[in-house]
Amino acid sequence: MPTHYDTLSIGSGEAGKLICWTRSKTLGVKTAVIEYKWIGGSCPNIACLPSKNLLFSASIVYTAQKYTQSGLLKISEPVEVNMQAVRERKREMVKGLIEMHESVFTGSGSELILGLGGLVDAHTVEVSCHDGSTRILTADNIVLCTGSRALIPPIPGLAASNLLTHTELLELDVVPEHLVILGAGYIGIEFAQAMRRLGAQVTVLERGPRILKSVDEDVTFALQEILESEGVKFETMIGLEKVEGQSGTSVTLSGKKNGKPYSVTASHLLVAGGRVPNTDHAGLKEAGIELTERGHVKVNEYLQTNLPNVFAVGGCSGNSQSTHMGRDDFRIVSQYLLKPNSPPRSILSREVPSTLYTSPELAHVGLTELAAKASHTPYRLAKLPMTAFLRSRTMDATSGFAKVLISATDDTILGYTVLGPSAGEMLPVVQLAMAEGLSYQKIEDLVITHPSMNEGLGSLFEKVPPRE
Ligand SMILES: Cc1cc2nc3c(=O)[nH]c(=O)nc-3n(C[C@H](O)[C@H](O)[C@H](O)COP(=O)(O)OP(=O)(O)OC[C@H]3O[C@@H](n4cnc5c(N)ncnc54)[C@H](O)[C@@H]3O)c2cc1C
Ligand SMILES: NC(=O)c1ccc[n+]([C@@H]2O[C@H](COP(=O)([O-])OP(=O)(O)OC[C@H]3O[C@@H](n4cnc5c(N)ncnc54)[C@H](O)[C@@H]3O)[C@@H](O)[C@H]2O)c1
Repeated sequence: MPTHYDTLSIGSGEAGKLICWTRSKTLGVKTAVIEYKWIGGSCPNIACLPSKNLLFSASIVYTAQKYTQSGLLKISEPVEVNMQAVRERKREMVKGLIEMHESVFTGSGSELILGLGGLVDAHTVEVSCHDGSTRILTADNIVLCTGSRALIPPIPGLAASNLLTHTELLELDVVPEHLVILGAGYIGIEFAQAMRRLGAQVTVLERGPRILKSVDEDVTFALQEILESEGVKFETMIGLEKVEGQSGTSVTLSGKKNGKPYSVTASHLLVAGGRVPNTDHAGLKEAGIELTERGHVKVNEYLQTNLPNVFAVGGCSGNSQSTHMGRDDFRIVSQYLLKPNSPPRSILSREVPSTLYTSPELAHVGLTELAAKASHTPYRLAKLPMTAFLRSRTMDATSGFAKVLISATDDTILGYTVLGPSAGEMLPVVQLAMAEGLSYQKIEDLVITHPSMNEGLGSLFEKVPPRE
């Protein structure tokens, strides 16, 4: 006999686990999360948190070396990195996060089933359990939270090159002599700085004309300059044609740069060229779930699939590419399930903030100038160099700037970007003003403690040109 549940999640990513935990804990209903490999999903195991852990280890090494050279620290031996200890620190953190997840499962009453889940029909899931058994489960609601994986571009020789994705890179116990990174997106850029600071020679190959293509050009230009000053090498307009050799020993990538022959040989290769949704293996098509051309699950504004009791959240639906947006997906689905006739939230018009965790951080919310121009939205622009954020001077971290786009017709904030220390922590005050439709003067009027990074907001808003 199948076991019946109120809600089942295939995959234990952010939204799926939170939906099940919350329904079991607050409504006392029976839920279960089916997880094939990573308890709690990618974020705590192989993505956000381990990569930030690596960046932090790298920042310690970088800071120690920088201040030994400046004479502030007197260390008689050269500062060298112990990569096994770097990995161990990361592994310990991950272990603690898994224990935390297991205890939340126990505390919430939601069941964790270890195995591969496959959708059979709108109400049935078959699980090939890790203990060798097969279980048939039925549910009123099913959540697809299967995430995404690294895209391996179809370049001859690439798939057979023993390449690293983020998962394998985070398990390295040696510093690569020379790491070549395919892709200058979020993953490529964060790992480029981390591995450079840990001592690797780093070359980033990007097929487009610049790094982080959705970010304004003045911002990416400044960020690239900072990373280049630390020794990261960028090659843009690269059309790769073949890969020879093996990552781990010697690997050569060749093709064209601006139409001319180009090749690079390195000891290791990291592929960070985008993501593909995990929607090709969980019986979705066979069960009648509609997919988009790019393989994402098709959903409506409440993340509902074409089967009304089946929802798709996180990366598998293509609507959220970050853990915090996954958390918002959880709120949308949870609230929809409670109030299907008047759902309070949807994916329409929600803010999508982002932070890139390099040093300095790059944080953004709302419209970029690129997007404002593309949508013909009139705006007023204010920019302030990081040197004017006095706190940055106390930390030798004066590279970067902040910029804000203010509506041309009223005083509301359209967009905000900061490249500077703790930039991610500087988003929420502006986000709140944006969400509430407040004028920028409301922030300018605040008494903000000195010398905090947010103190600079007053000076930034002072530079907003008057309305015409
Ligand atoms: C290197 C890296 C760094 C990142 N850094 C950040 C960051 O700093 N901040 C941020 O907000 N976002 C970051 N992200 C993005 C973030 O990790 C994801 O958006 C987030 O994990 C949400 O993913 P998800 O819930 O869609 O899926 P996932 O977290 O990937 O969870 C899906 C789970 O489903 C399981 N699964 C798949 N199919 C099945 C099946 N059939 N049966 C059972 N289980 C299955 C998988 O094993 C996996 O555990 C980063 C991503 C990467 C790769
Ligand atoms: N701090 C964060 O929030 C954070 C950190 C890491 C990852 N993430 C998330 O993970 C997701 C995936 O990141 P990603 O960096 O893999 O993908 P991406 O799509 O952001 O960037 C991939 C880059 O690789 C380039 N590329 C693709 N194929 C190429 C090729 N053949 N040759 C050269 N360049 C090529 C693309 O032009 C693009 O610039 C992002 O959506 C991001 O939101 C978030």
